Amino acid sequence: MIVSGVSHAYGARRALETVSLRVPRGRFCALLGPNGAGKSTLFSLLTRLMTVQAGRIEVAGHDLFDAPRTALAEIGVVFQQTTLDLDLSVTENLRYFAALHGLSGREAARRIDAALDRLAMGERAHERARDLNGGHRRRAEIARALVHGPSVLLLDEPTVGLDAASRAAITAHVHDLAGEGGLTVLWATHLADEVAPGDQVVVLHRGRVIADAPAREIAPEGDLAARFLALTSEAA
Ligand SMILES: Nc1ncnc2c1ncn2[C@@H]1O[C@H](COP(=O)(O)OP(=O)(O)OP(=O)(O)O)[C@@H](O)[C@H]1O
Repeated sequence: MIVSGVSHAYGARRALETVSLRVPRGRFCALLGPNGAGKSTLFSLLTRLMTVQAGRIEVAGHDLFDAPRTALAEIGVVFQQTTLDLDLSVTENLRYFAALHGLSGREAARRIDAALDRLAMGERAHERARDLNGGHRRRAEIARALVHGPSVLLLDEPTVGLDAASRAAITAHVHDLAGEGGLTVLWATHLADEVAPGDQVVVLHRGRVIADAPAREIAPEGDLAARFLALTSEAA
């Protein structure tokens, strides 16, 4: 996925300033930024909720502006706010989403089973979303984002509100989806402990990229949280 020279303003308020980043296929990239850094704005542009004002975005080789349908078909997204229908079962939620993508019958069932297995949610397939804890709801949402077979997965602060154990489990699952699973992952967060030493880290601060390197290069001593704090206060 390639973002090049993307800027965005809400009226006079500049939220992104010539942001460029490149996430190679199969890589886990943490978009690390404090509140207000511009993470959600970038996600809205990547998912075409908003139109790019300046710069360009390429997803799995497809330009988001010139070939929006093909590019968007390659994206799975998990937004900050949960969007499950709580009265439906996990499978029904995924089936509804599959239908939106033109998938039905055996093909949909096969993909739903595979997606739930990838998140270790197979046993909860028939539970009502309302009866799941926060961590399992999030895992159901991540599985749903995979049903149409995207190659890029975007997650906007996916662990907000979860307890430490659920947070660790989801972080580990999504790292596996990159790596072995071959998915390209962009994971927005302000929590440095969700980042593994080999991950690519893009630090976004006040709408600008102020660092882009593997975590172990940004924080050779291993304390990414302290380095992140230092970087964002230096740039303040
Ligand atoms: N709809 C909007 N209208 C005006 N300004 C906005 C709007 N949405 C965001 N902003 C501003 O743009 C900047 C970036 O916000 P954004 O929500 O993208 O940051 P963020 O990194 O996702 O923060 P958070 O973690 O709090 O969601 C902030 O200064 C914010 O106040």
